[in-house]
Amino acid sequence: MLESKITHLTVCDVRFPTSLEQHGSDAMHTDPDYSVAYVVLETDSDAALKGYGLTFTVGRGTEIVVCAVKALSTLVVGKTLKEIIGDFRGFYRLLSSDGQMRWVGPEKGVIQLATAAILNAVWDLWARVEGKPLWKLLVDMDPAKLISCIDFRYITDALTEQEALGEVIKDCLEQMLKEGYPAYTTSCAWLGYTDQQLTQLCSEALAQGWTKFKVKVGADLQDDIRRCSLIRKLIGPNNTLMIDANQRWDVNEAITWVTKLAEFHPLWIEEPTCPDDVLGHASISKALAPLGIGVATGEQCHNRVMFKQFLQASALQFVQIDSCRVGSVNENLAIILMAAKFNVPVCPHAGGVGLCELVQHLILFDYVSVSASLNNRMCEYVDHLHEHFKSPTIIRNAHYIPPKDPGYSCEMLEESVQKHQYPQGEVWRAIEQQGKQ
Ligand SMILES: C[C@H](O)[C@@H](O)[C@@H](O)[C@H](O)C(=O)O
Ligand SMILES: [Mg+2]
Repeated sequence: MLESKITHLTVCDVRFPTSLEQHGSDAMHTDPDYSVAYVVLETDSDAALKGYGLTFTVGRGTEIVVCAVKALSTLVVGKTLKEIIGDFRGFYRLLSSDGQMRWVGPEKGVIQLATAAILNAVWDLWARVEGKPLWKLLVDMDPAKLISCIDFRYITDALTEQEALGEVIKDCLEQMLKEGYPAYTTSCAWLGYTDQQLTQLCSEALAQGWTKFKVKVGADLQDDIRRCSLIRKLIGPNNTLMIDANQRWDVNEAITWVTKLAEFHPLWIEEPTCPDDVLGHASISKALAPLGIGVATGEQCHNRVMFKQFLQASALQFVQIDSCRVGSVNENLAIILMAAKFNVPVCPHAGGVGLCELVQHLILFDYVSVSASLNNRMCEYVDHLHEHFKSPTIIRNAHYIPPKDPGYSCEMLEESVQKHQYPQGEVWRAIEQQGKQ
């Protein structure tokens, strides 16, 4: 089936009206409608083999990503899977460095999100052909082959191919299969939730066995103090608290503000300032270290070069890879291996729609084949929209249970795609009707 040729690429704008109930709200994204540009690769295989991929967005603008996917599609359609994986590094570069389209990037912004959607679908296709979940495909792969999927351009000053090879181990599968990978929840404390909602959701989460919680901060200091105090009381001194400002502050403001929240003992402050400000993050890291608070970032860190600089400058203490922000598995492998070399834990960003389904594969690979450690490591989980996927994530006792179905877990239910297509799906037509009344 490796000979299968990709004959067609379709891409849809699929949106969920999460802003109606303030799900996903933070100090900068006050009304997100969790959305995806959803890609399906069709092949000429007899088995009607398809590859499914997506990239995550928060509503308006998804149509621009769809447009970028269409522009890149000519580079994919007509290729066989064998050709692609025979030189995955070359194919990655074809997509990320096309001589004309790179001008609208390069390797950042909308074109990078579009690259992720397409490459996620290619990896899904490959895993399906091998009959394995993506994490297992990665774990079983010959390390040299794995490394050959990575584009090392611009990062060899931090990680050479030889060093990367040395970071790949083979270990630790048993524990994962038994217990799964530890998760934390962000579902209790979106910024737009009331104290009452926060209390109820947090109590329910505790009863379900959650021990690590993330709270949105950054809009109003007094609100943050009240909410952090409330949640710390609910979860007690021994459970873990993280705070997330979604880029709201200037550098000095971040230091002052977080210092005022230090009494609640957050493990990290996430995205304190502009996601591109490497040196700003370094200053914040340095100032907060004596308080025992680390800096986490990555969900809007657009490529491996940015992560390289963050690591080189000791500007973060937690690497938050994202399955859609950078160039798919290829680029995330580079980031995971750089993090290993710099000895910084990877704690993926997830949530949204489909991000948990995707990134669980990457963190399983990280544990089994790279870090072999759970120290200060956990993967985000958000309890929304999983019902729209054919192979939704399985959480047991606040752990991700390794997926078993072949592929990258992001195939959506046909009916969900139809109903939520923007703007013509029935969900959006109904919302428009209500608006008109
Ligand atoms: C708009 C989104 O919900 C973000 O708030 C979310 O991704 C968040 O930063 C997170 O860390 O989960
Ligand atoms: Mg965040």
